[in-house]
Amino acid sequence: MNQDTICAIATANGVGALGIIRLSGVDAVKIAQRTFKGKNLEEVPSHTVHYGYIVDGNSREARGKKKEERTKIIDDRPETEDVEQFIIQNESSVTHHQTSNTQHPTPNNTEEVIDEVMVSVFLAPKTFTTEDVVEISFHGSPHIAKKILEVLVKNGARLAKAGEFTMRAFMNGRIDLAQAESIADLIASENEASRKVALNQLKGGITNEISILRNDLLNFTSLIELELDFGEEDVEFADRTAMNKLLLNLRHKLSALIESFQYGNALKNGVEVAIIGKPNAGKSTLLNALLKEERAIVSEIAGTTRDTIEEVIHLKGTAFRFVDTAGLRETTDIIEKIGVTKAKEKIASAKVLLYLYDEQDSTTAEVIAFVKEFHRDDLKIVLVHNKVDLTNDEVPNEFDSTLNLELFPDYCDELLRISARDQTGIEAVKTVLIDYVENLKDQESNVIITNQRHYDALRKSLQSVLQVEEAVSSGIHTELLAYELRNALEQLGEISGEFTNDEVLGNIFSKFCIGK
Ligand SMILES: Nc1nc2c(c(=O)[nH]1)N(C=O)[C@@H](CNc1ccc(C(=O)N[C@@H](CCC(=O)O)C(=O)O)cc1)CN2
Ligand SMILES: Nc1nc2c(ncn2[C@@H]2O[C@H](COP(=O)(O)OP(=O)(O)OP(=O)(O)O)[C@@H](O)[C@H]2O)c(=O)[nH]1
Repeated sequence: MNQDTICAIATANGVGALGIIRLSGVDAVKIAQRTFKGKNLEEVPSHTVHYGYIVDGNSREARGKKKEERTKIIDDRPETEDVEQFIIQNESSVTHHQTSNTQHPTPNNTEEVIDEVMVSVFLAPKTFTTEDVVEISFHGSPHIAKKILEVLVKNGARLAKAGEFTMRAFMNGRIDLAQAESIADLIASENEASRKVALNQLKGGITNEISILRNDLLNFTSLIELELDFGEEDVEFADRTAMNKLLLNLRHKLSALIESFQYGNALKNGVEVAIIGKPNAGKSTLLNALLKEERAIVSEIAGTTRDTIEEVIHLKGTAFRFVDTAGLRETTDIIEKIGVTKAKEKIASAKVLLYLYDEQDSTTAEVIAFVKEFHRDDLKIVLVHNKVDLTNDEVPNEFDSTLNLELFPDYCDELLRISARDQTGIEAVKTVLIDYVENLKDQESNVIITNQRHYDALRKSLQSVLQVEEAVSSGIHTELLAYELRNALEQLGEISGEFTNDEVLGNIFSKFCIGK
């Protein structure tokens, strides 16, 4: 059990109407009481809110006094006549307060009033951390926050590390690791999709799924132990059919969870879409049309876009991260060259590629060559024929207008005709993107994996299950089986935090914000 009482601001940095400072630990109430003028917090029931003042007993005036006296001020605070007097005055309810304007604290000359506050008391074990928790709700000035924190630290609390409140909730067993992680995801959620999936995880979605899988594995382990115990006597006690069924079931469930990560990752982190094409193809114009605002610089000079530009648009609850890249061509301009390298990097990390071309300036061969060079299994390439408004004016020189998808049946399944300038066909581009995400959703699992750590652990677990299947079908090797079974179990246990180490935990919680 942790003996430290920790404190931190729970609200955002900067000015707000109100701010909340949270304390958690065995001495939370005692420390809060030392700084509070109002009801005696050590006597109030759990889950109650109290009006009063935060005071600094060791203020400028107090500093003039002798050390012993100063200590006494702090230690004896709840008993000082002054505070008792104040408590009596304040026995009335908060509503009563609003009608009477006589309720000012009468700090003695050793105290400085820092702020008028509301203090909430939550007593262990039914609290966020399972420890005693006190929340101080103050006027949301960062300066006041700093002063209150200073007083709390002076009275025995210490500043919390990033994620330490949630870490305590985990360490004390109120939530598992996946739930703790979902809290960070909830805080970071920017749209409906990511909020819902994080909330489901907080409510135990993954936790339950993992415990079902673990049970299946444990059941299998008991069956196999039977088989091993009696194996030498040449009697097959274990029910082979039941064993195979369990393994098959495990493999299915694990695979479904693993597959859900593509969708989960799109929900949580958005989908990266690279807009690629030769200089002047109209990439910046398309990005602007998608964003409906002038973000990228549009110009007639080829090579205007030298760096990559990223913009996010939300479609049907999913964030699409667009990158407008430097036009792809061989170039002598060193800066533009860097841009081209970056464009290639962007293609490497993108999930969707919008390849823009313009009949006036492209050949079928170029488009085909491009698609052939950059296609990947996990990349959706969408051909976007831009500047269709021009096609009537001039007969395209080398461009073969028979360019169609049949030319690359395996690589690319979408060809759109648009005019970025006139904003025609833009909706079709958006529809293609939305459909891309909808198709990812097409999976069996009712829980969606959004976390890379969980994804990695599930894949390792599946790997071990496959090894177990292999070992069972090719004759059982006891040691290998035991090893792989333990592996599969431990990988699942890592998701819930049952098996884990300080490094992993430190890594997870350090990414939280301070005060969470
Ligand atoms: N003021 C305030 N608002 C807040 C939080 C907080 O800590 N303080 N939260 C912090 O993230 C979130 C709410 N999450 C919470 C989760 C669990 C418990 C809790 O006390 N659980 C106990 C008792 C439940 C009960 O009373 O039935 C438990 O599970 O044992 C509290 C807050 C969002 N809003
Ligand atoms: N007629 C017509 N012109 C367009 C269309 N889209 C873009 N243009 C024009 O084509 C030129 C180049 O557009 P940009 O959007 O800057 O092209 P880019 O692909 O970003 O060019 P780089 O930054 O050089 O790679 C500009 O003059 C645009 O107005 C279109 O649909 N029709």
